[in-house]
Amino acid sequence: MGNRCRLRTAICHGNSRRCGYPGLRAHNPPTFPITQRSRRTYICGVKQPPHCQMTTHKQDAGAQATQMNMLMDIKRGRLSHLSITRCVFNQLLIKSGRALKKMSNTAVGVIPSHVNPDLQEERDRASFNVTELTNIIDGGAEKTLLRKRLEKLIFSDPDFQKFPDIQTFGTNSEFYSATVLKSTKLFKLRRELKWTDEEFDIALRLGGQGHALGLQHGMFIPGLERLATEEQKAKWLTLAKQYKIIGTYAQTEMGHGTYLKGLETTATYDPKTQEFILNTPKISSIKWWPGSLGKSTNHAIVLATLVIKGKKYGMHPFFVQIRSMTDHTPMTGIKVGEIGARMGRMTSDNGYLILNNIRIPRENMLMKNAQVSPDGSFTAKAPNQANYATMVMVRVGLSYYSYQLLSRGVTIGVRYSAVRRQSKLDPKEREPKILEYQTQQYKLFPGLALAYAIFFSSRSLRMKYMEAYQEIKNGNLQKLPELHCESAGMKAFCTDNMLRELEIIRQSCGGHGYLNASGIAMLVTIAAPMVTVEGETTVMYLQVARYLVKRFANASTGQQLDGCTAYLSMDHAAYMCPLMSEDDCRNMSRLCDIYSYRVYMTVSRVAKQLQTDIMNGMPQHFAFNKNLVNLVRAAKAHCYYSVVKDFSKAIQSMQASPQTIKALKTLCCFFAIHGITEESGDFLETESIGLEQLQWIKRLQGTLLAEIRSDAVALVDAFDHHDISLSSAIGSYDGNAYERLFDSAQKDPMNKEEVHPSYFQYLRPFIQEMNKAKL
Ligand SMILES: CCCCCCCCCCCCCCCCCCCCCC(=O)SCCNC(=O)CCNC(=O)[C@H](O)C(C)(C)COP(=O)(O)OP(=O)(O)OC[C@H]1O[C@@H](n2cnc3c(N)ncnc32)[C@H](O)[C@@H]1OP(=O)(O)O
Ligand SMILES: Cc1cc2nc3c(=O)[nH]c(=O)nc-3n(C[C@H](O)[C@H](O)[C@H](O)COP(=O)(O)OP(=O)(O)OC[C@H]3O[C@@H](n4cnc5c(N)ncnc54)[C@H](O)[C@@H]3O)c2cc1C
Repeated sequence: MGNRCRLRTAICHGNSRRCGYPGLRAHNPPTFPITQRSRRTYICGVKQPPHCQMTTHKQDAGAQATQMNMLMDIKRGRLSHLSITRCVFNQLLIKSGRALKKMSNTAVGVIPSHVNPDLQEERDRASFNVTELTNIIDGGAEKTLLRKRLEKLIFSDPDFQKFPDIQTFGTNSEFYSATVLKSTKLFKLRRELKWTDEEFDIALRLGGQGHALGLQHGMFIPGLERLATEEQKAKWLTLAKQYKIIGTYAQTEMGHGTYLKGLETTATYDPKTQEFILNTPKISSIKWWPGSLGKSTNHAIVLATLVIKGKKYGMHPFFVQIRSMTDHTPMTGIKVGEIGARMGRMTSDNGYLILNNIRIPRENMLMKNAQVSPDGSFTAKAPNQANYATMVMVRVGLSYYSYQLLSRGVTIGVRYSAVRRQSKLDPKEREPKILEYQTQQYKLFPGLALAYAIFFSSRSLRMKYMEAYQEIKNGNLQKLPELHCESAGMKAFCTDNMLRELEIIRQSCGGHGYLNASGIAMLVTIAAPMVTVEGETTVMYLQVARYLVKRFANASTGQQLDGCTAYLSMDHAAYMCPLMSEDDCRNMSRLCDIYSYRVYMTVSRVAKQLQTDIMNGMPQHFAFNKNLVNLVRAAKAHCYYSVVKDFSKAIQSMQASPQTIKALKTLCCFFAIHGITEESGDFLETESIGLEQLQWIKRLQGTLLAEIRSDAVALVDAFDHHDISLSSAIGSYDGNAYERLFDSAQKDPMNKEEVHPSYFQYLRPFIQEMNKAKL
């Protein structure tokens, strides 16, 4: 018998004669068949194999004492993950029912009712009033109360309580069902309780990850509001708002998502019958991706190229019934279904749609921006880009959604880092919280600062959007180009950086960050498509760059610019880096000047290069393509500057206690200087700063990490995410990460049966075969 086998015999079987361990078969044949289902002992609700049921009385008492000590350590939050694993292992030695009962009730699988002292310690040291900051984020103390009232109402529903487990362990189909249930429940509550739009928005956000019918409020209703005539709204918008019809926004095709002029779905007008005939004539024209289309919706706004008498009139929206209102089967001529499993959980049933000579009445073209008369004459009432209005709205929404996802992620990362202890800093001291390591702070705090930056900046964008939308609704399109630039830029900046930071935070959680139960892994997969949907990041940055180059050209002719590009018409000739000492690096106004100069230089250089290339005879499209990377660089610089400016302005105008302002100022300064260190090459190359200033900035970065560290838990607590919204075993408010991890593992369906069917099907025959084999 090899050493390993001997050890196993000693550990698992003590002086037992009945060894069922197959590895010992040659020397100690089992005295019961391998399939025998003998009496089982339960530890923490987990069935234990029969061979672990034998220990001597002596072992029993010793193990009991050890476990009681461990138990006290767990309670005090002193046990490492490894020790708990050992503790679980120790339990396997115990046979005594009494000892087992004690263990199962106290040590493992039971989540303590108190907050982990390591987390409490962090809360006790906060320099500011967390509730005050929560109120600021919610928009006032009364709004916090409103949110909490809705949380209480929604999360007391057992179906919502089950949601995190389904999210962690369910199949895609189960998860989809759960999200349909969640959406329909919220829709019903909205009607029954006559929620205002604001209340409903809060309710939707609480359930954050996954709304099967999200597109109803995300794009279908907004699409009808923006693209339909008053008459059409009276007919369909009311039905949609009452949930009598469920819809989606079907624009993207297999072959084209970005290039809308390339859409191949056609809506051909037939003046004889006064109908449009909709077709997806080629494989590349199949509608592909629309959310809620796969299984949920019965109607869709279908975007198609309008064709009248053989002439194409660009992309226009059409109202199409796709499934029967009685049995939900596809309408004649329609083929519709799910596009297949995706990365992570299926938060929505994304679908495909094939239209084969579908006839719809002329009145089903959504005609707010363009009309087709019965005889087939076409009248445009607004530029074709007016049909992009729904996308602009969603881009604004996704900027804010980035805050929601990132603030959840960083809550998990920071809380976990405050309860996780690993390695040694001072060899004489206890293992420190991993939050003490400067490198850990460097992984977490850029995400923390970004979450706040995105919050304030997306709030400012939303206000600008509301203002501009009112004007656009009244036919004044003057603000549209700037709104397009800002919404495209913010959508790209927020989703792109949010995803990057979430992945860094996930890695900062070590191995547990890879578990679905951590909540952070799931957030990364939910965040991943956000950089693609509603305008892919690069494509959106290029729209910003296009606007910047145009505005730069205007400024070059002496035009005084306003709005988000005002800095392009300022006189930068006498620029000198405004940082004269290390202390200046905390001055937000000076940091903003540095950012503004960096963008100005980046935009002017690429604009001048474009001009040179074109003047040298290069075709315009070629010159653009040759400079795309620098155009994106200019757009990113513009967006970073805008966000730094918005964050700083929001703090300046904030009514709050000096302590809260101080904590936010530190974070804002960190956000600004982190951006400089990350892109120091650009800042140096444009001479926005010099080498000495960069050294000051880097030194300050270290100082700020330490300053933020002491308030880190308070800063994430201020987001005030409910544990059910977080769905995280390691980031819950009480910080009982290990107990929750273990508890979560017990719920895994794989643990429902002691022996998995695959054992009988494959493993047992294999082992038996191996045991019979000669060699
Ligand atoms: C839902 C959440 C909301 C919250 C709800 C409730 C909240 C509760 C929270 C609960 C959880 C929710 C989570 C969300 C889940 C995710 C859902 C994801 C759904 C995703 C749905 C989709 O994914 S849906 C498809 C999106 N699909 C695109 O996004 C196509 C991109 N592609 C283009 O957008 C154009 O194709 C592109 C490139 C611009 C070129 O446009 P183009 O073809 O016209 O060509 P050009 O570039 O030549 O532009 C010509 C001129 O138009 C100007 N211009 C261009 N766009 C303009 C515009 N929008 N407005 C004004 N002007 C515009 C431009 O600036 C030029 O102006 P100029 O000539 O003066 O320079
Ligand atoms: C989860 C999810 C949900 C979605 N929901 C919907 C929905 O409800 N309704 C709907 O209609 N659509 C939906 N979509 C589709 C989505 O809007 C598109 O996928 C998105 O607009 C990107 O388009 P694309 O897939 O064609 O990417 P592509 O344009 O093919 O992008 C591929 C690459 O090409 C590059 N590229 C493309 N064009 C240019 C250019 N001009 N210059 C430089 N680089 C370029 C991009 O930068 C990218 O790197 C959804 C997609 C996802 C993933």
